[in-house]
Amino acid sequence: MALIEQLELANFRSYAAGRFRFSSSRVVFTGPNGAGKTNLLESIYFLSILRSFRTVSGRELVRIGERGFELKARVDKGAYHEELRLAQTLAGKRETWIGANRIRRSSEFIREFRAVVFVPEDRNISGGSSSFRRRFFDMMISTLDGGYLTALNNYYRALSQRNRALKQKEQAAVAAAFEPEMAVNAPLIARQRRIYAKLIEEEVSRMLAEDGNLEFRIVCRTDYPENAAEYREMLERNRPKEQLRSCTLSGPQLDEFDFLLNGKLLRYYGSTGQIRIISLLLKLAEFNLVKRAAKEPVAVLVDDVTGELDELNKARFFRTISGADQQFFTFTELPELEIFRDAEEIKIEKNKN
Ligand SMILES: Nc1ncnc2c1ncn2[C@@H]1O[C@H](COP(=O)(O)OP(=O)(O)OP(=O)(O)O)[C@@H](O)[C@H]1O
Repeated sequence: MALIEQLELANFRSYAAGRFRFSSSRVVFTGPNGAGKTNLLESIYFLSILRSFRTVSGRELVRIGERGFELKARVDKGAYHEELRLAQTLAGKRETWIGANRIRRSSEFIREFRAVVFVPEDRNISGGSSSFRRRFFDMMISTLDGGYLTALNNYYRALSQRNRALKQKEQAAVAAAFEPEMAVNAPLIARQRRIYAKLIEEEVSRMLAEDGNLEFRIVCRTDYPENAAEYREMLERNRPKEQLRSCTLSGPQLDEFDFLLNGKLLRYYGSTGQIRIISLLLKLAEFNLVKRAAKEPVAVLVDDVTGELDELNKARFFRTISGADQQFFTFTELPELEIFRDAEEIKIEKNKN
């Protein structure tokens, strides 16, 4: 049975117009490189959480030369069907509907289904810069906690406005005006990141225990006080120095998550294979947490990631994600694997959309 039964796109990425019907819980998009397979996963992800897994701004999602995009999906909710619809302009203005009802709060719209995405860039979570680790936690926590998403959006909006004001000498008072918003949200963000880091650490450790005797730990490093009053004092104290440097020098935007394997920092001492496997386990841990905690159905979106895995991890990957309510895969060709025997293949042709 399909969770998402129909998907429609207008002026989204490479699609001027596209309509897809799904009748299976396991769907595979096949087609040549650049055909538009990942764009489809991205549209499903966007419908689930109103964010992309590839871009921050959202402008790139609009088909080049167009002024906005529209997405529509029909979701099977068991006893009834729901139609989700959203329209977003190049400037980022967005409208959302569930059925005929206009939904004004993002948190209300994103309650319909959850999505966990697996992409080749996931290996950067263990091996890349700290921004990949923050993004990993932010995407996961936002999927489970609408309050976190709101805190994150409010914090980053205030931070970017404060940074703009810090660049101009005479605008110290303007910079100061954004500090209360940052001081309220930064401690909330830090607290949730710490809680979820612990949950992920436990989940990865449990999976690693199947492989032998590897100890995995996550250490969260922040450089600021975790209560609003002290945070505000810190911003006030740092403001003259930060005016000279034209940006805010501490806060959640600089948090680091150290991943330790047998006590050694993975990104410095891990082998390529260890970095790849821990990244995979982190994502599987995310899936397990979302599956356990979310009240809504969960979709898994897999962008051609299994090629790099050995047989043991490939089996673990497919076993774990088979717990999802619907799975979408992209491959250039349908793999000759048992699990794809009953899958629904949808061929995407280049230049046809
Ligand atoms: N905003 C946009 N407007 C028009 N075309 C776009 C836009 N963004 C991306 N594209 C086009 O979409 C195509 C990429 O689509 P996508 O990433 O879905 O490919 P894919 O089928 O997953 O390919 P691969 O197998 O190489 O990963 C490219 O041809 C790119 O030029």
